Amino acid sequence: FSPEQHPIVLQIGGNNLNNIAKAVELAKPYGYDEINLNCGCPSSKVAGHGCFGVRLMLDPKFVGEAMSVIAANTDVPVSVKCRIGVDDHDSYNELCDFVYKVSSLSPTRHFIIHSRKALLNGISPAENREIPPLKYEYFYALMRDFPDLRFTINGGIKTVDEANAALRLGAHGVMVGRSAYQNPWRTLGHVDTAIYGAPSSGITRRQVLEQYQVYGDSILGKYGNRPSIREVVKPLLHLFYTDPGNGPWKRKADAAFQHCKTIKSFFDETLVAIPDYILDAPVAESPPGREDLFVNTLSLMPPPYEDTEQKVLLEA
Ligand SMILES: Cc1cc2nc3c(=O)[nH]c(=O)nc-3n(C[C@H](O)[C@H](O)[C@H](O)COP(=O)(O)O)c2cc1C
Repeated sequence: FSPEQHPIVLQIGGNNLNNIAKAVELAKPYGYDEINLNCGCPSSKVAGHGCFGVRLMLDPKFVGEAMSVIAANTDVPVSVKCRIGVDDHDSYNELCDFVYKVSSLSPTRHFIIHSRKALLNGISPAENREIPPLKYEYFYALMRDFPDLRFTINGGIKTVDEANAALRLGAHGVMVGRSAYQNPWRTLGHVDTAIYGAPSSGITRRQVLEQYQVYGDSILGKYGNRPSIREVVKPLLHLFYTDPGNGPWKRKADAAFQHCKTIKSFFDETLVAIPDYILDAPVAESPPGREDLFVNTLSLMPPPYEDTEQKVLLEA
């Protein structure tokens, strides 16, 4: 990966310690900055048949072992991405038991918490990102009860204002999923200034795409016929979300995928659909965040996790 792409985290999934060790070994030459274990995916493809993903939350001892195996095979930090519970295993104490066991049995110090539980009753992965309610109070209670660990908040955060509000309440980090993917220009265009305090670069989408073209053409077909034009362009497909020209651009893109051989020719053929004033505009005002997102969070926090620690140790 080029320097601009760092820091970059590899996420792995699995339920076999040997295979997990092999995956970490294979990843070494790529120079990832962190290795993360997926304990949050509810898809029946991975969670079904007792496989991996969020089902692993039901077996914290295994996750502790897996994290130790990962840590033993890498020099970079390790982390766990999980939910706040699974089905009726959704009490705050069970979540704490998971975090406590995994962090006691392994060098894991960083947890990324998708702050809703997962339902394994056959609803789709998309429904599993909407139906179970968000409980940010569990996230902030974890911070209170495990002050030596780092927690990154995830789930339903859409703007830099909301990310900043989460950071002000003490979150170590904020993970933004769908909003960054579905509306990248407005969601991510402000991150450097609004979160990291960098001076505004005034960069436009035309400039972003010029740089992306150089990168895209340098990696196209690097591994046989992968990545394809479609795979390289996919992260850009929502760059003009709700802007004039977006619909025609997508239609041109569909046609161009069929015959273009380079990212340059793809852009030459399709970007004519986007008006110049859109391509040359710097990122506009950040959309306002929902001020009430965390409003009741602190008052709803569950009682502290304390006395059960001994019990967990005895059961281990
Ligand atoms: C299309 C799609 C693919 C995802 N794939 C993964 C994945 O491979 N690993 C993971 O930990 N989470 C994955 N997620 C979940 C997100 O990381 C995140 O936890 C979830 O979308 C909630 O955050 P959000 O409300 O900001 O979108 C995926 C989400 C979407 C929409």
